[in-house]
Amino acid sequence: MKNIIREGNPILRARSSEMTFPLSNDDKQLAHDLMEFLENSQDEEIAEKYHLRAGVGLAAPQLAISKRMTAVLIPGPEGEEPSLKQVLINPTILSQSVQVAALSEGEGCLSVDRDVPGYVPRADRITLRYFDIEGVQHKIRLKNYEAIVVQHEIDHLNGILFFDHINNDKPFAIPNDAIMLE
Ligand SMILES: O=CN(O)C[C@@H](CC1CCCC1)C(=O)N1NCCC[C@H]1C(=O)Nc1ccccn1
Ligand code: NI
Repeated sequence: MKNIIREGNPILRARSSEMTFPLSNDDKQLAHDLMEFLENSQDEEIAEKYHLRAGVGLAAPQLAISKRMTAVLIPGPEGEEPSLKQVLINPTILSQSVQVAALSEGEGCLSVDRDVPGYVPRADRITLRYFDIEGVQHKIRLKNYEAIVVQHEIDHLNGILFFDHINNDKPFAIPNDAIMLE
């Protein structure tokens, strides 16, 4: 199982480097490793065996690789296809809503071994551009939980951690028209 680095490691605070195409075999392996980790972490037996915390996203810097690649695996309803399963390379948010959303439970991070209470305000909707492992460019619109997850991952590529967005004086302060997501 890949080793996830924890806060305190300076790699988590670095801006990671753009990737170039065609991807090297190592970079293609990295894409598979990121997605494989998420799949394993969401498999109860494997997660139990390897003591994995289930995750819906993982960014290359969390494996100490400072490259602009992240995998997201957001489960769909029980027994259905995932609602989002994608390796995002050189992801860019082209535009985002003024409308703010936040997870009502706050956020955590597989690289942060502590609870940091507070709301993490993010855009409720984003237009995302990314490249897939073949180098094909995609533009997709995401909203609500999917948008939150992808923003959390892109933050990792820019050395930002979720608690950087929490208001230190008033951690549960949030715009009154913010959408609170369960
Ligand atoms: O950068 C990426 N990370 O740090 C992994 C994070 C990414 C999410 C945190 C908030 C938005 C994206 C992650 O997934 N978690 N954070 C810590 C422990 C819980 C776990 C989680 O939410 N798990 C989950 C949720 C639904 C279904 C299955 N598993
Ligand atoms: Ni994280």
